[in-house]
Amino acid sequence: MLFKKTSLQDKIFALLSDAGNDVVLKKLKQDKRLSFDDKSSTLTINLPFYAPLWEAELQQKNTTKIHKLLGKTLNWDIQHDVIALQSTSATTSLEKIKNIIVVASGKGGVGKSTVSVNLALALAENGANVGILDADIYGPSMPTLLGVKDAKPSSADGKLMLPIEAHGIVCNSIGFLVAEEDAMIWRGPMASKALQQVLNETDWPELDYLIVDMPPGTGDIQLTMSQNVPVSSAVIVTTPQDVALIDAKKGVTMFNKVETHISGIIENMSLYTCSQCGHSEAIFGTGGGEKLAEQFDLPFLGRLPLHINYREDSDQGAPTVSKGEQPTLVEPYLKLAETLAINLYRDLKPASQKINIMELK
Ligand SMILES: Nc1ncnc2c1ncn2[C@@H]1O[C@H](COP(=O)(O)OP(=O)(O)OP(=O)(O)O)[C@@H](O)[C@H]1O
Repeated sequence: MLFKKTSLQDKIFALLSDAGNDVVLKKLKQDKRLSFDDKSSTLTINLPFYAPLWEAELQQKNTTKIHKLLGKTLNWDIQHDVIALQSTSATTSLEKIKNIIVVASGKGGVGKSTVSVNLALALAENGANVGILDADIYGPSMPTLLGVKDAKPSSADGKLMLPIEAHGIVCNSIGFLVAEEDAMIWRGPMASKALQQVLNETDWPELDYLIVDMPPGTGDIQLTMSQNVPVSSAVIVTTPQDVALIDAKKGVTMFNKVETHISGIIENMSLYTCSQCGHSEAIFGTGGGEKLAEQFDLPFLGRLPLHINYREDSDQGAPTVSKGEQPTLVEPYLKLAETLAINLYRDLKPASQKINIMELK
């Protein structure tokens, strides 16, 4: 009887374990993103996401084990190439965008714009090319949050707008184009058209992720908008309060209705930490986001503290993640960005066919 000889590469792959329950590692193996070169003793991993913490833990957990097996030092070669997942668009201005992620909330004031901008910056900090689209027609805040209030997008060809660059990401916003009081009175079709325009008529560079800060609420406008943006996935921001949770449920229902994949729930303003004495208190309660995630069988992506500096940094146009001064406020975002990027790869199929944006009548 013939036995198949297990190669050294197979033995190494069998030994590997990651920080989670190895689901991601299994998928990477299936997708043939791992290879081992005997001669140079190099394990090459081609990652379709950026996840510095996950990568560090992978190396820390496995280096000694593999070293023992090989009897010599193991070299790691980790490469990155973010892939387009599930739905993506084929319109000229959007074909350079690999993944569109919408950030939504059922209710206003839960920190959706603050989360959008810091999440975008954290994805970029981890290594990705990131853009942000401010679709919050009724209260565009990106120009202020990114400290580019007076900027106006220019155009090289007279057709497409060049997005504004700030803190290492690119951005376009309704707020750059119209006065706030004009945007406030827009009704459904006008609002949707304005979003389509700012999305489609921007000369976006090659982007791994475009974060879309949606208007708050889950009415017809949001529904039409989410139907007309070629979204890979949505994340829902909530606070732990009961009222915010009730509205967040509507958000989940809305995305389910339009069959948009939901990556999970983010709980913002979770725990208040006093900047003077460091004492922490759960002003709005605890565990609400997790309960919501459980109820809808969705991943809970992470919890962000309630801290005065998030607001002050935003008001100064230098979001907390871009400042990078306070690890306790920056790290939750870096972790959140990497969890999101890993989960997207884990849960979604690569975009096999391109999807066109529907024209609004
Ligand atoms: N974790 C946090 N800690 C402290 N302040 C926060 C936090 N998150 C957001 N804020 C502040 O709360 C206010 C509302 O946040 P933001 O504008 O991001 O909410 P929103 O949900 O986008 O609101 P809107 O419905 O108006 O679009 C802002 O002043 C912001 O700086």
